[in-house]
Amino acid sequence: MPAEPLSKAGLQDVIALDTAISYLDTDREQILIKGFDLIELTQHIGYVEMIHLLFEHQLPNTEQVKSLEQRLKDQCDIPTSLWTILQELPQETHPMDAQRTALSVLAGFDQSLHDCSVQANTHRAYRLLATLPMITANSYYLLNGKPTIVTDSSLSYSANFLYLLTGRVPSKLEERIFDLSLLLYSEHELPNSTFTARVIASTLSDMYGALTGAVASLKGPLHGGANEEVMKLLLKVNTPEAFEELLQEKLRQKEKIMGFGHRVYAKKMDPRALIMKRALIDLSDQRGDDQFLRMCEAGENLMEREKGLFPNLDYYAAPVYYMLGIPIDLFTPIFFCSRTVGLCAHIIEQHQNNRLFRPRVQYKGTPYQFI
Ligand SMILES: CC(=O)SCCNC(=O)CCNC(=O)[C@H](O)C(C)(C)COP(=O)(O)OP(=O)(O)OC[C@H]1O[C@@H](n2cnc3c(N)ncnc32)[C@H](O)[C@@H]1OP(=O)(O)O
Ligand SMILES: O=C([O-])CC(=O)C(=O)O
Repeated sequence: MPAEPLSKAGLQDVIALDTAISYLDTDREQILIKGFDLIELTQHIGYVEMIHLLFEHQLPNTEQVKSLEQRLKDQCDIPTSLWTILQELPQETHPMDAQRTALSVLAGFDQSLHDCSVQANTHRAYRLLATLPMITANSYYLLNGKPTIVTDSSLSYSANFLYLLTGRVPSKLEERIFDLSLLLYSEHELPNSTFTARVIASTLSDMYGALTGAVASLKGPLHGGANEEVMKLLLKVNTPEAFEELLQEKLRQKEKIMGFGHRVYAKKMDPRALIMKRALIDLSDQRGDDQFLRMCEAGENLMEREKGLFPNLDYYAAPVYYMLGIPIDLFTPIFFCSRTVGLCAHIIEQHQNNRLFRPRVQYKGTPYQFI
């Protein structure tokens, strides 16, 4: 009988660390965050409440939400030289790479960079959440030779973020749907980017470095980059039948279809995708335009039939963002902005109870050779 391999490709099902932040309980079909099920939370809270939950370890009351909204408005000052640096980037730079550069640059402006205490880390995490929407939107405008935009402090965190991305004050429905997407993306246990951030943090490197690594990880199409790829696919054709044919052809070519499958959910539906699908239905109803909805449903049915695979969150987030008027290049940067709260919570936890990550390998190379 062949021996069991010691290593597991892609670390599938390997328990890498202990955490009190979140857990994907696939038996109970729950995404537990600080003991609450994310799907249930979507009925009761918005993204700002999630920030409070992850950093203060409890759900906020109304006063605390108001004061957090205010804090995020008050702390959104950005060093002017950051804009100068971003302006120098070649026009072809993807906004994810601009975001990565920006995070890296911000380290130099932090006077207490090497203080990895919970207090210092939490303080800088709040600042990052306050500034990232403006940095993300304006780096896109700078790359495209467009004038930058300033925050509208009369708006809520999510409404202002969407306003920065589109240049238009959103309707209540648009604000609610965008906020919901941020909430759904906010935290998801130990995906590649979160693991990357924790591995970097485990050397006692700073939060900016850990986040910079996480942006690079999240950019990949097998991870966060999938939402942009889904939209590009949807825009190739304009009927459900043509979309089915396009996916069939890709399957025949043994290509992966972005927006389907998930390491943890595997052949089950990502529960967040159902909530995003509902948001797409609401948006389609309100606009009287269900073209993307019908195409997505056709793709979903085909993938279940042909491969037994289900959509992940990126599949339905893509048409929702497109219908909200957000440029495609900003889809993955938005995912990163919303995930920043979860990433920072993990970096804080890693620094608080640290042990260096340093695994071993199963050597498959040439055995020892005499010279
Ligand atoms: C919010 C997020 O970041 S969620 C992830 C977003 N990423 C995507 O949507 C990219 C598309 N999906 C994928 O590439 C994968 O499903 C992943 C990377 C998410 C998970 O991958 P893994 O757990 O490593 O599964 P793996 O890639 O080994 O696939 C297992 C089998 O399912 C197939 N499969 C998995 N996903 C897909 C897909 N999207 N399209 C077609 N086939 C797929 C594989 O071809 C493979 O088939 P085989 O056993 O016949 O070779
Ligand atoms: O959990 C993962 O592997 C990918 C991810 O970030 C998500 O699904 O939100």
